[in-house]
Amino acid sequence: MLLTLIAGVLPAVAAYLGQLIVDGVLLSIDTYQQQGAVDCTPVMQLLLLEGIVITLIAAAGRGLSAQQSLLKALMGQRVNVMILEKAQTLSLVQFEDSEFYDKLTRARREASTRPLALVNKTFSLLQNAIALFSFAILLIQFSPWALLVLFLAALPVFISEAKFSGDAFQLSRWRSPELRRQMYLETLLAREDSIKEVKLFGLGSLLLERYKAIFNTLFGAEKKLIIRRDLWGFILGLLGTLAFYAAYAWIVIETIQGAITLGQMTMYLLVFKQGQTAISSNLTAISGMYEDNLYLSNLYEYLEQPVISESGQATAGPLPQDGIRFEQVSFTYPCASKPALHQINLHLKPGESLALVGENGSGKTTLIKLLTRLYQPSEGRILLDGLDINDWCPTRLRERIGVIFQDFVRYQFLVGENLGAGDVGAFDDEVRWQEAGQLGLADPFIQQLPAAYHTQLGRWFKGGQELSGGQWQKIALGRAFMRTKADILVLDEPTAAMDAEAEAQVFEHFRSHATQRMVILISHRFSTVRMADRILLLRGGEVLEQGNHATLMAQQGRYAELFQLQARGYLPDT
Ligand SMILES: Nc1ncnc2c1ncn2[C@@H]1O[C@H](COP(=O)(O)OP(=O)(O)OP(=O)(O)O)[C@@H](O)[C@H]1O
Repeated sequence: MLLTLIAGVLPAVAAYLGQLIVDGVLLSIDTYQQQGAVDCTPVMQLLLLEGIVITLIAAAGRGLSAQQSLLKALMGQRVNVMILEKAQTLSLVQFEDSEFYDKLTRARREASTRPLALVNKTFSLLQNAIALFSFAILLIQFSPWALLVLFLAALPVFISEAKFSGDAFQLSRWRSPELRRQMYLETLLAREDSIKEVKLFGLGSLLLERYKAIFNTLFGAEKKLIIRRDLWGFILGLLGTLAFYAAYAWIVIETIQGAITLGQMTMYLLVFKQGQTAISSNLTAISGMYEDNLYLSNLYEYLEQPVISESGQATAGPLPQDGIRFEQVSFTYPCASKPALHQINLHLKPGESLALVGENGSGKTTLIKLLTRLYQPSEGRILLDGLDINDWCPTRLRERIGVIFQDFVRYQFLVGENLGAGDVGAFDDEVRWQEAGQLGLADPFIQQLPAAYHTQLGRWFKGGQELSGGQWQKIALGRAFMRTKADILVLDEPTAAMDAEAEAQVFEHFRSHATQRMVILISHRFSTVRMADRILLLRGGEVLEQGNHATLMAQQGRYAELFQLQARGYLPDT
């Protein structure tokens, strides 16, 4: 604020000193011609003073720009943290909604620069306003009309700028989904996890063509706007130049007629010119602020996104030995036409293991998403220890459940931290890492890695070690074993890349380490499935058959058919 004040007032002071210098010089010329000698000290003093003022202006300018750089870092960080914190409170449903995701991307893209731009413009507006006020004090002595001309000439540019800012914002809104598509193509074309397939399938040029086509569509609209904006800016800006030369002529005539001194002429011209610059940058700042505000409205829209509050306070249920119950549970994904699950009934007691089987898309993963409260059932209810899971305190509920999804995360962290992620309380606990590694069958290969549990994984960071698919899965299983407090363990096909023997061994580990735990396993491997106490065969979101291996085989239904089919082709497992 202080620097803004200095930078605002001093230009007028410099212009006034300029007038005193020119008039002083003229006076000295006269004196010199009449007396043959003159004392230059007063003019030199004025020069020195002007030098000091100019130095102060430069110092204030530097100070302001340093402040802006610091603010940029701080504000960018603050706003990004706000966005990321908000993201933590949102539900999975919101993340899967493409319109919402657009909002998030736009907020993130602009948020670190726009709020700062707004602050900067506010300060520059203030600085220019102060400068203008001080110029006005000087200029009004010449003529109030000159002041009016100064303002009126700048107005058309302002109006056109404001209009085009609105258009630019609309354009950027319209471009948002296309830009996201472009970003996605960029990822496919330049990321290690996709480049393999892109190369081998020769997809590169096809994707690149799509990328270029999107650019061309977007560029066409942008080009039109840029040309219109600058053309109008130029035409209306001419009014300003015209006004300046009209004022110039007027001031020159007044000087010739002796109404003002040469020094005053210099000052008025300077003040008029600088005043014009100050007005036009103020008006551009105002229209820019309007544009920033439009962008910020997007950020606020995101931040004000309603949070679907996770209610529930209970930390224990009335029937601790009742386990999990699904009662007539149905679920339809938002925008889906038919239910992914239909009237599911299920009861799993502590100590029991359940295997979910069924063809692709039969609803196995969806059932787990409902159990973990990532989605709410459309009908029916899910009980844990006799209490609806919606009445459970969300933190307590999640503490009790350990899930490894088929698309588990491959954290580009240390090996140990990849295990530790399963229990935030023991994220850095090396002893626990090793226990979990052993139970997940990962320990033998971890010991072979360059820094064992301290090896960096993934290729994103220097020295990172990449693992095979099966090795990553063993790490993920180890992560599940970290959840010692969880009494419901869910494995959604995390063993698919492991050999059949390892899968059976892991399942055994889970059963033996979890005598009072409930284990839910999703697998397409019947050699493991048969070991479960209970098997649920899903088809098209409905329970087709239910029972243990022996009863289901005796039924000679679909399960028996599938089992025999696999046994024939996969003899070693049967
Ligand atoms: N996020 C989602 N939004 C909309 N529909 C979905 C979503 N996830 C899954 N579905 C649909 O719900 C149905 C059940 O999917 P689910 O992932 O539960 O199947 P699954 O039995 O786990 O299959 P797989 O054996 O292939 O893993 C499928 O028809 C699928 O297309």
